[in-house]
Amino acid sequence: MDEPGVRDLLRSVVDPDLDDDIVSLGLVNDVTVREDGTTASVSLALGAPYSPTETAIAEEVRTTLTDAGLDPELSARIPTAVAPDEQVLPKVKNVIAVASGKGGVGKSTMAVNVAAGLADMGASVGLFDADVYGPNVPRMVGAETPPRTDGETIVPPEQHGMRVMSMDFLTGEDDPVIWRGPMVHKIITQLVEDVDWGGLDYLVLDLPPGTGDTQLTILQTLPLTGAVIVTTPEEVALDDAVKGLRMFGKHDTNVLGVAENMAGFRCPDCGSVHDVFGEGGGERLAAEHDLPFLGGVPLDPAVRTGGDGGEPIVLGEGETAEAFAAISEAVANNAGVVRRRQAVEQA
Ligand SMILES: Nc1ncnc2c1ncn2[C@@H]1O[C@H](COP(=O)(O)OP(=O)(O)OP(=O)(O)O)[C@@H](O)[C@H]1O
Repeated sequence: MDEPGVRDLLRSVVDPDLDDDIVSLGLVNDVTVREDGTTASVSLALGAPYSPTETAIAEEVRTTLTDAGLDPELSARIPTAVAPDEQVLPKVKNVIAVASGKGGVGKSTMAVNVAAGLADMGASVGLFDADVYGPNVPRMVGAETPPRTDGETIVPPEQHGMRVMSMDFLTGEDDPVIWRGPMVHKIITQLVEDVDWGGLDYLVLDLPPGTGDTQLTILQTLPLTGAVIVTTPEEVALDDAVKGLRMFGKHDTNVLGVAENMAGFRCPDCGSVHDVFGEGGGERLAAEHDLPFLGGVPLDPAVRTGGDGGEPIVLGEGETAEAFAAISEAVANNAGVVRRRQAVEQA
């Protein structure tokens, strides 16, 4: 079979989110068939490694080629017009910011568990605690070893399969620091650029709550795939979440979706979930703004003990762990939609 033949075959593979076949969409970058006609190398424009949707697309491509008697060799790459030496973080495929309008809604908890969930799916993951005003990620993942410096770069410690970097490593826990805008800008850019992240599928950022300087710096400096907005179900938190959404809108940042935390209380005695803050607020917010709803996690004492003990609950068993795992999958899937749309626009 020749290359046009392979392309024709691949017209049977449909992208479930972009609603067309991968060839018409321009998601097949390259096809090479070896001279003896047995091996087909196909480069696909897929950008969210280990996401269930993209894994399924790749699997369908593989089966289609195998059924036609070909030996498939697949690779994935989102074409970009920017040269690698002009890119910020060229070895990082996706930067995902976790944001909230209001403090204390569980944004860090969500960032940590989504990152750990992605790592658990098999992805290489970095977790950057950009919450300069209250860095608590190291405790939540049990990262006690400070980073090493290796000449010019900072080598982040690895914990639960994630490379972790935090302001907390630089300031110390009992060392209150008052950060002003320009300092925040400097430290964030330095931390991101001077850290040796290696190749990453996902770099998850825990932003400080609200819509201040740090958030703006990050939106302006880093190539974000998109943001995850965390909210609790009650009205006050939702109003603040809307402010966060506006900020991302103004900066043309994709919002990967809304995740609801403390959606009900999981009673440790009876095991069932009771409604505390009202029901379905996050889902309504997502619907009103035409955004994906990523899922909800109940208020569960095990989440806090996991956080305090440095063991993200997503890595454990049970329904709350599964809820976080489902959100991680939805985040990866929606990052994939953003990346494939970018590829379609380039094609
Ligand atoms: N679903 C949950 N069930 C039980 N406890 C939770 C849950 N989510 C978060 N917590 C706990 O609530 C506290 C605040 O969570 P977290 O630090 O993640 O919030 P935050 O929004 O990042 O806060 P900040 O505004 O300080 O950055 C932590 O002690 C955490 O363990």
